[in-house]
Amino acid sequence: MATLEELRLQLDEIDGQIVELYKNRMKVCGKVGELKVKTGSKIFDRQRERDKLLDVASKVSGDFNKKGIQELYEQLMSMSRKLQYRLLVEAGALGRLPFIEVASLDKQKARVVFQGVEGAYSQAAMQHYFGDNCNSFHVRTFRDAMEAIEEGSADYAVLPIENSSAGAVNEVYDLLVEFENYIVGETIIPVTHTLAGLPGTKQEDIRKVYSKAEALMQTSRFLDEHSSWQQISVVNTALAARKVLEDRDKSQAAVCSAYAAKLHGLTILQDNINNEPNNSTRFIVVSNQKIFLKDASKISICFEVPHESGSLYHILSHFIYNDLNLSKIESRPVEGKSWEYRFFADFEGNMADAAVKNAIRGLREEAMNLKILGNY
Ligand SMILES: O=C(O)C(=O)C[C@]1(C(=O)O)C=C[C@@H](O)C=C1
Repeated sequence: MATLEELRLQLDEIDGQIVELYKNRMKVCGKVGELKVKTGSKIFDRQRERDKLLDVASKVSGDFNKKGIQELYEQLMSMSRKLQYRLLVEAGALGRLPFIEVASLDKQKARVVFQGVEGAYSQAAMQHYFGDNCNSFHVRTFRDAMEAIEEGSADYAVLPIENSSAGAVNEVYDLLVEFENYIVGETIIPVTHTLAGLPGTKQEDIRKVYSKAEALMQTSRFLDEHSSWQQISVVNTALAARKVLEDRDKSQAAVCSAYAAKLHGLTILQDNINNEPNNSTRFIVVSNQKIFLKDASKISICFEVPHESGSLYHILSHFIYNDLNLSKIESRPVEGKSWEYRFFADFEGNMADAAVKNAIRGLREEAMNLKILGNY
């Protein structure tokens, strides 16, 4: 029987041949790429790749080897596509992405919409981004805010997209797909809930607590210590504060921000009742203009992938290969298609970067319904 050293020598020789074959294959793929650049043909040929996978599988026997050779070829063809996308960038054939670079946003003159009522966390986020005295109005729903942007009654909308403890705001993700609006900025604000009631209220008086469902969840540990309190969810935390003020009933309290409590003349009965001491929410600034700031450093996109094994893996390889740091990925069901998903990804970069253009070119060919949601 051969020794380990002898077997390894055999492997080294085979690997030397594989490396030479790989180099030759890539050289030919490069020539195919040059031809495609010249003729303006698509890099990704899904049918040719399917045929190739069937062909190589037919040349080996046994399920294990059929699967193995197919995996190997998926990788090989993915590498040759990436080489070809790079050739496209070098040939300047990527063109410009349909977004216009701007030096800054005109925050002073902007008219801004937020969802909720006076005192909402969205208002705090808006003031944090646009300044305390910005020209603003509020609407009842996230959809209303998106519509105000789309039809131009507001220049920007400020919408919550993600909370550090409760996760994504799904409706806002879905609206970003539905509307032709784009993310141009973001801001993160701490979300510190308080228990607030009418002046003179004692905690022993309380029977009912009003707040937005997410805020009740984010303060569940404190509220669970008072199991006799009935928890009632309303549209948002500022509305809860307003209700307590209007009902003039000391058996009611609201879970809301200190700002909303003050605005509605309530007294804080217990400060910072969050489960998570560092609870914060990320808000996006949305516009109907396809613009991006010169120093933008984050890109949000969404796409769908064919409902077959390995497709997400191949899509994500465009980030890895182009050295782009993927900071977040979310998925949402695609309407009308059970168990199929749309992916939302955030990655670091600016649309003027070659690596970003290269990755987007690959994604556009290989994923379905790619939408660039913004660079900010
Ligand atoms: O045949 C082509 O068009 C190629 O570019 C080569 C190749 C491959 O590596 O085999 C690469 C990309 C295409 O999606 C299909 C096949």
